[in-house]
Formats: sequence, C-alpha cells, structure tokens
Amino acid sequence: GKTSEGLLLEALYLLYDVNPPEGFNLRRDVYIRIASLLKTLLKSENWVLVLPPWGRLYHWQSPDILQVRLPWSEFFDLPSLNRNIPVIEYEQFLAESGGPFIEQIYVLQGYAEGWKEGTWEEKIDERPCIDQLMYSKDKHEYYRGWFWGYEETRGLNVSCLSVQGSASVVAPILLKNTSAQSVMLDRAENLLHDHYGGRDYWNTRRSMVFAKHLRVAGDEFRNKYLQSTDEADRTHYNEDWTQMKVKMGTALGGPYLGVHLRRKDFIWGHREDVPSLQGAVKKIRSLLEMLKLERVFVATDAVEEEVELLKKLLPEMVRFEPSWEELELYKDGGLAVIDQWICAHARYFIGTSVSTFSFRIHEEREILGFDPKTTYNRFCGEKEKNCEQPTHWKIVY
Ligand SMILES: C[C@@H]1O[C@H](OP(=O)(O)OP(=O)(O)OC[C@H]2O[C@@H](n3cnc4c(=O)[nH]c(N)nc43)[C@H](O)[C@@H]2O)[C@@H](O)[C@H](O)[C@@H]1O
Repeated sequence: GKTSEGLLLEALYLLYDVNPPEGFNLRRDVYIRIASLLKTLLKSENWVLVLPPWGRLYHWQSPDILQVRLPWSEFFDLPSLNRNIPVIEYEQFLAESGGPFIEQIYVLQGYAEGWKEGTWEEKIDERPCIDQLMYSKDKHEYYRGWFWGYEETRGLNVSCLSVQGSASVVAPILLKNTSAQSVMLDRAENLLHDHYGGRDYWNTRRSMVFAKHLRVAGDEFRNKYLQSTDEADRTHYNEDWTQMKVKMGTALGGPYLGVHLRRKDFIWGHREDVPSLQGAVKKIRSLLEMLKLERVFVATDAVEEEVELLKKLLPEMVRFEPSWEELELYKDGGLAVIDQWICAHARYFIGTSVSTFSFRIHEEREILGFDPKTTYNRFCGEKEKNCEQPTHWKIVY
C-alpha cells in the first residue's frame, strides 16, 4: 500500500471469520487477537480491519427473528473500537472497495504432522488444504462461501496456511503480499494471542465498549428492579475508554448477587465442573447469607423446563425477561450483552467454569474497578474434587 516515495495509497483491507460453531464471547476473544495483528501491520502499511458481520450463531435460537448480517454497531460502540484500531463495517467495505470481491482468502489450519512435544516454535507456511474447503467455484471461476450471509460476495483466490503461533505470525505474509488489496483470514481462531493479558490485550478489550442502547437498557433494569445506580454503586463509566482508569476496589456494585449459570451444551456433556440446579441454588443461598444480600440476578441460557425448576427452587430470583418487542430490538446477542452488563454491576459475581461468557464479565468488572475477590468466582460441580477458582487477570494500563 505505498508508492516508492512512501506515500500512502488507499487502505488495505483485512477481513476474518471464525469456525461456525463458536459462540459470541469466544469470537470477542478472536477479535482481540486480530486487533494485535492489525497493530503490527499498521507499523508499516495502511491497513483497516473489516468487522465480520454477526449471524447464524448456533446459540442464537430465538425463533422468528432474522439474526444474520448484523453489523457490529448492534452490540458495540464503533467510535470506541476506532480509538484502538481503524475498523469499518462490512457494508462500508462493500461501498468503498467498489464490489463484492475479496481478493485473497487464506484458510488457517494446523500442521498435518502436528507438533513435536517440547519443541514449540512459531511458524507459518503455505500448505495444501487439510480439510475440505468451505468454498466452491461459481461459473466464472470465482469462489462462493458463507461470507456472513452476503450471497453476492466472492473470493478471487483461496489457499491454505498452516500456522502455529500468535496472531502477528501472519504479518510477514500480508506485508509481502503487495498485490491484493483485500485479504481475509478464515478460521482465525487458529491464531493465538500475541500477549494474553498484557497492555495491548487490555487496550483492545477496553475499546470493546457495549453499544449505548444496550447499556441504557441494562442500567434502567438495574435501577427499576435491583435498586442499583452508578452513583450509589460507585461504578461511573467514562464514554471515552482511553480516559477511564479506575483504582481497584473503588467500585461497590449494586445490592445484589450476580450469577451466570451456563447450561445447554455445558451440561449435555455431563461435565464434572458444572453444578446441578439444586447445587447452584444451595451455593447462591449461602452467598446471599454471607454477603447479607437479599436480591439475586440470574443470567442463564437454561431451557424453559430448567428455568421453571429454578423459579421453584429460588422464587426471589430476578431475571431480564424481554418482551417480544425487546427481543426483536436487542436480539439474542443484545440480550446476552444486557445480562452481562447487569452481572458486571453486581456487588459480587459468580460464574460458570471455563465459560467465555463468564470471562468477559470478569473483564468488565476489572475495568469498572471491582475488588477481584468479588469477581473471580465460579460454581463447583458436586463431584468435583479440586474446584479451582478462575485466574485473576489484572488489568494493565
Ligand atoms: C462449548 C463451547 O461453549 C462456548 O460458550 P461460552 O464460552 O460459554 O460463551 P459464548 O461463546 O458466549 O457462547 C454461549 C452463548 O450462549 C448464550 N448464553 C449463554 N449464557 C447466557 C446467559 O446467561 N444469558 C443469555 N442471554 N445468553 C446466554 C449466548 O448466546 C452466548 O453467546 C462457545 O463459545 C464455544 O463455541 C463452544 O460452543
């Protein structure tokens, strides 16, 4: 993207996608990895990240609402993302680049031979594709693919890259690729973090500010049903995340216990680290007593029968139960964000083992300035012998 005099030409576009079965909060983690790759690219060329539209997620199961081709602005605040790295929505890419074409697609994969124990090295090589390609040629020899539900989009060239390493391992390949103006990395979850939990990680994480309309919906609910306001709870939020730096332990949180109870595919595998509903309620009651709290807010993906049982076991529980209009407006993704936002503002939080949904709540509370003791807690399975609690990832500014 440079002339011989070093002048910047038009932007180069980086696109990416993730393995279809992965959920929303795992995808948020992949965004952080890609953002650090983009920062590496920006050191020498003028790249822009094209945000992959949301849609057709396995966990978004509400019937009768169309949840595809959703822009990031449905869930996140675009100006906040842009204070970290240059990003644009896919629709803007289509308008700017003048057509529904992505010039180069690299499908990321592992190495067919695996890697030898004890000899970890970062590497990347163009290799034959291992799995069957999720792209097929149309009559013009262009590649069709999922492309987030944009049926007109085509790829001009598809090849596979075997990778082992952190996100920036791809940078040399993108930088030396002078011809393509748009490059997509598919199966981007194969890249690791450049530096998990470091300053760069946290800057990107802090820039992922939820869309204002979702925060407002969560705040109104806190106020109305949980007697929780930022004033009383000492959880002031700065609209400009670059200006927000709260001393740990400053936040008090609303007078309620926040709970994330991940169910569905987390219990179908009969995992040892996830409690029964009875077990979870027992823990909730003991926490309420210990914390001298009367209210409990529960975020869960439990199926209807389980919710009914929960209501019997824990009649005082408060949940965000959307009206039809609210469901249509916020969609499954927005409702999950509202649940997370309310959990993030609780006096004390307890989540589910290894759920990225719970992890993102931990981070939100870290940003708000909660004492880690009130955040890094999880339920234990009844049969679990050694119930290790979540790691405290301290925020770095
Ligand atoms: C087994 C693995 O689980 C991983 O899930 P995990 O980390 O919990 O977290 P997520 O990646 O967010 O996927 C779980 C999805 O389920 C819904 N969900 C879960 N809990 C709640 C809740 O309390 N409230 C609301 N409103 N919705 C909830 C929501 O759509 C969320 O994005 C997946 O990312 C992986 O792809 C894989 O499926």
